[in-house]
Amino acid sequence: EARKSDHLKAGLCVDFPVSVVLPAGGTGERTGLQTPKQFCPFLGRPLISYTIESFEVSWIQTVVVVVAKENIGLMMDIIQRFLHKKVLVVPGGSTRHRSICNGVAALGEQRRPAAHKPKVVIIHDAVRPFVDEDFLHKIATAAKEQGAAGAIRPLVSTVIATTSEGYLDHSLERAKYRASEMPQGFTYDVICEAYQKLQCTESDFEFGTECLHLALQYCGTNAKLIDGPPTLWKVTYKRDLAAAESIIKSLSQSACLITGGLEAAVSLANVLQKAFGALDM
Ligand SMILES: Nc1ccn([C@@H]2O[C@H](COP(=O)(O)OP(=O)(O)OP(=O)(O)O)[C@@H](O)[C@H]2O)c(=O)n1
Ligand SMILES: O=P(O)(O)OC[C@@H](O)[C@@H](O)[C@@H](O)CO
Repeated sequence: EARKSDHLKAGLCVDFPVSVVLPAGGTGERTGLQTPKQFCPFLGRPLISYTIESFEVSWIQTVVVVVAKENIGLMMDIIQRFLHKKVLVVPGGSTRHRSICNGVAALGEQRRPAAHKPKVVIIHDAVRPFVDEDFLHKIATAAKEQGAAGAIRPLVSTVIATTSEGYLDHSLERAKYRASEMPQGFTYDVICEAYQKLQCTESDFEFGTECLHLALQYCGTNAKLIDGPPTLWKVTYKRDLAAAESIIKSLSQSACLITGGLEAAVSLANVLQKAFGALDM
């Protein structure tokens, strides 16, 4: 209820259809865990469920979750158990680009009425759970106007090029570069063209990691880049799981007190504050 009221307060609305593709077909090898990180539980709920919840806003019509074939049953259970609405599950591919391509294709499938075809597609890694509606709105609006839009963040480390022998070849001037993050947004036509098999090469599908590059390379669409908040980071290594757990726990510690009147609420809040050491009551 709190989220819904926030959304109403924010008054965010969009006058064109928007759908989402969440690539979630990876194995999370870099965490060193058996369970793919998008399905790792936090407070009894898989990480992907927190990400899907971020997209459960009134102006998003469909959320396509792209998972490995062997995880489709698990994903359907998660959707049912956590009451996620407007979610479509499609099988992923052997690489992130292939998974995203499958997700985009699902939005245009014949069996979906043309009226449901989106004007804008937001693409967001399923393992980036901390994305807010305001930023999604910025990306969707910019994508509608420019054809493509993407989140960026300042680089923390300097980027260097190495020689084949493992020595420094040269370093890039860090101030001139940014880290490309998610979410990204594209008009449906641009992202479809970008992944057109007649253009997008096998090397793109196999080794590429940047959808904005495909839009520029194959559609001549120069994405609008938008500075994103630090919360857009991607869960990649085991340490990121611990960080995500700590953030989710802190976000979940808020409580809503319903009492008979202000005096009773203040008194109860004082008692709870003393009992749990909660600071923001
Ligand atoms: N074949 C793939 C590979 C990745 N992804 C998704 O793309 C997002 C970002 O990719 P990454 O962080 O690299 O996830 P993994 O590939 O699972 O991680 P790793 O490289 O450590 O195995 C993740 O949500 C991941 O599930 C996908 O949909 N299909
Ligand atoms: O390479 P990975 O699959 O770990 O992560 C994908 C990232 O490259 C991607 O999310 C952003 O850089 C934006 O394109």
